[in-house]
Amino acid sequence: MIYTVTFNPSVDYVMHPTTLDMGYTNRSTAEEFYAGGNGINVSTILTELDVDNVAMGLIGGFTGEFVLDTLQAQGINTNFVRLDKGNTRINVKLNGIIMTIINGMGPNIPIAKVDELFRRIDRIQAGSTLVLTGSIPSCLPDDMYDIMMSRFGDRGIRFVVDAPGDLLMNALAAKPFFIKPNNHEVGRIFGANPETPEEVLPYARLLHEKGAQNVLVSCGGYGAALVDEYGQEHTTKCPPCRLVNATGAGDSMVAGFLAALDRGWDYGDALNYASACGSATAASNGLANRETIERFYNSLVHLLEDEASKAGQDPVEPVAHDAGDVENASDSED
Ligand SMILES: O=P(O)(O)OC[C@@]1(O)O[C@H](CO)[C@@H](O)[C@@H]1O
Repeated sequence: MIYTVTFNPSVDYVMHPTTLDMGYTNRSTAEEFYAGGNGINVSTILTELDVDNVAMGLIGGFTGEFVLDTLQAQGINTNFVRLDKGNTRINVKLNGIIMTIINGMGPNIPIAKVDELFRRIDRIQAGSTLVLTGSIPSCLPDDMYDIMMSRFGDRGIRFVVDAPGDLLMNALAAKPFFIKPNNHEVGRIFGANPETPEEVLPYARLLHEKGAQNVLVSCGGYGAALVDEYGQEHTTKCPPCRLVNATGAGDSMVAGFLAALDRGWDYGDALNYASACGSATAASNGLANRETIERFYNSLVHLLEDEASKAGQDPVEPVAHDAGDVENASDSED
């Protein structure tokens, strides 16, 4: 069973303004509301792909009720600790010609509620996977993932960590099963500017040597790279797509990688599937559905097959062949 933890969930309020003139009233041409937060996004895609999972975390107020109702309507298993005071935050995403994000701070979280969450995590069985992803609210210690991996580390649980900067680096000593920074985060950690999968591989290897078993680095429209638990290096491309929405693309990659491993796929195929999931979300309004993911995966496999046959290498075996038309490679992620 996979458990995701979201300390600071959100209502993602997506607006589509055609202008953004500072100091003036701007108008949106459409709005959407989604249940958001990194762990919640991972759970949403896992559920879409029929992988058993439970979304855990802390939730509060009327916005928290919206998040819970939305998840339950989507058939996602939830186990959230309710806060007595405060509202789950609203994160504003301005999509369209202007991609701008304003994320809320979130409610104050009393330590007693964190203890309650930990008591629930205590009941997770050995062999489970715990996905720790997203920022930690400023009212909580910023080495929270480190604290959790120390506390739950001897339970036979696999940890997945997708977090920025120190939060990620602090977690490496506990040897997480899988981490997924993007090329910009890796660049900030090492004071470099890697863009392509080939350029990030040396830094992925450094993170692997520091303790992470599988290091997947997403590189936006260039694709992604993986150093797997055996030290093998893999790279993949991004299926061609037109960017509609960057929110949740990275979380979709985390979910795609875990879903592929859950199906027993090898690491190279799991990397391809992760890339397809990220691109499928980047090309969708909200998170991708299963049909879009499978279409993007088949499109990617065809692309890799073409490249392999031009280079005289062994072709990549696709799962199915129903690729539709997709246009213009472009991607970035939240
Ligand atoms: O403020 P954080 O926790 O860094 O990021 C939260 C967030 O931007 O990340 C998700 C996309 O990955 C969104 O659903 C959500 O609004």
